[in-house]
Amino acid sequence: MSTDATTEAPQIRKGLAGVVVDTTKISKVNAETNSLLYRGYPVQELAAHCSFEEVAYLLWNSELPDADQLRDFTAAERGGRALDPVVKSVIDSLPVEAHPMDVCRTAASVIGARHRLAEDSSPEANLAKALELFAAFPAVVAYDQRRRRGQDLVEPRDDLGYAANFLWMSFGEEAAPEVVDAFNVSMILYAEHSFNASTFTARVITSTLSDLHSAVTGAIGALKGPLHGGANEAVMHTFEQIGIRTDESREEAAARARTWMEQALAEKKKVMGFGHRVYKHGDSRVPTMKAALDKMIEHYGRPEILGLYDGLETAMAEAKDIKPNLDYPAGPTYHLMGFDTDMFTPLFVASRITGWTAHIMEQLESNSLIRPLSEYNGPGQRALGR
Ligand SMILES: CC(=O)SCCNC(=O)CCNC(=O)[C@H](O)C(C)(C)COP(=O)(O)OP(=O)(O)OC[C@H]1O[C@@H](n2cnc3c(N)ncnc32)[C@H](O)[C@@H]1OP(=O)(O)O
Ligand SMILES: O=C([O-])CC(=O)C(=O)O
Repeated sequence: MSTDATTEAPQIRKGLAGVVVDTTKISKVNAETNSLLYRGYPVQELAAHCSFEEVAYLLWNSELPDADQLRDFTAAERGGRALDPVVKSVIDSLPVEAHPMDVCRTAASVIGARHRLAEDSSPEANLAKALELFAAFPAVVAYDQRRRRGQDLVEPRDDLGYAANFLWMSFGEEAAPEVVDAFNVSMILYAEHSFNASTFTARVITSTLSDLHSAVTGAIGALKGPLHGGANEAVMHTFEQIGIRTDESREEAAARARTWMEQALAEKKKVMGFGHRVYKHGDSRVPTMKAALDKMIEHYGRPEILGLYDGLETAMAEAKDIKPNLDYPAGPTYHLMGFDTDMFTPLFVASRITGWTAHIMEQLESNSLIRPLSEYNGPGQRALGR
């Protein structure tokens, strides 16, 4: 245990801030250079040139696939897209008021309990489970949104790539190529981010030699919170609270957003979608996601969204010099695509399943039970007196 030299009191790092707990070969978050590498590749380049399927393959296998590997991988992913009828009936048994993240958590758990290799944590079994979850989750998320809207399940299409099929299953119509591209970019950017809270949760669960689905189920719980993945949903609530007015100019929207932000900061509120534990000079993924948002604003003809975006960002920068994180541009992007606000974090789940499972497999390669210490500061020993 590290100690403070003068008092010998243990040095406590609340929130494990700044603590390096292990090594990883999966991704490198560099706050100084504002960069993010997946297996050595800059995430911006992956987002510009790769499909999400290729990135998933990279995260799990350390290298991008060649043409034959991609063909086999894609065939396996397309073969696993249909919603298991048992999972569907469990989802149907849940109230439509249940938060979609609770549905995701339940679905991951049910898929695990029904898995033919449930208790097998060999590398081969875990790779198969990871691929199956990756393939199955778009159906879970898309169907949950549809049932809330009183709509039926849309069957997957195996002539579409992951992103296009996800949108097809969500909305029952083929999305425009620009929309598919922006969605693909969001999936790639959300896929992996080293030892964030949900990934660390997955690694902690894995470190007890529990199974992959338990680790993913726990990770979904950790992602739900607004300080982590739940922030993309919360960003949209902020926009909704300010008020989205389609008849308003960009400048008018920006002015109202600024006023809202000044008031929120005066009241010492935390504004979701801003700030980051690791990046202090801006999130490496924001420029790429913001470019995708700009394309969606143009595609859907919604300049007032840009006004709200700019107004909040500028007012936050001026007041506190705090920059947006990935959830900030991702939230309005998903809104423009037509997703319900409470489905935004489930979209993050569908993507982050790739990163979580890569970490679960890496943890098992050189496992050590994760069990830190605490400094007791409750009452001293006392007599029960009975
Ligand atoms: C994909 C992701 O998960 S990215 C993260 C998504 N989460 C959010 O967007 C939630 C909003 N942001 C936050 O709550 C924080 O920035 C966190 C939790 C992400 C990181 O926080 P930490 O590194 O622990 O920093 P901490 O919360 O201590 O903030 C440091 C200072 O900045 C302020 N601050 C940080 N973020 C914000 C924010 N979003 N709004 C207002 N003030 C903020 C804090 O109030 C604090 O100010 P103080 O020193 O005057 O008290
Ligand atoms: O790294 C973090 O703490 C949160 C984050 O941005 C992510 O998980 O993508």
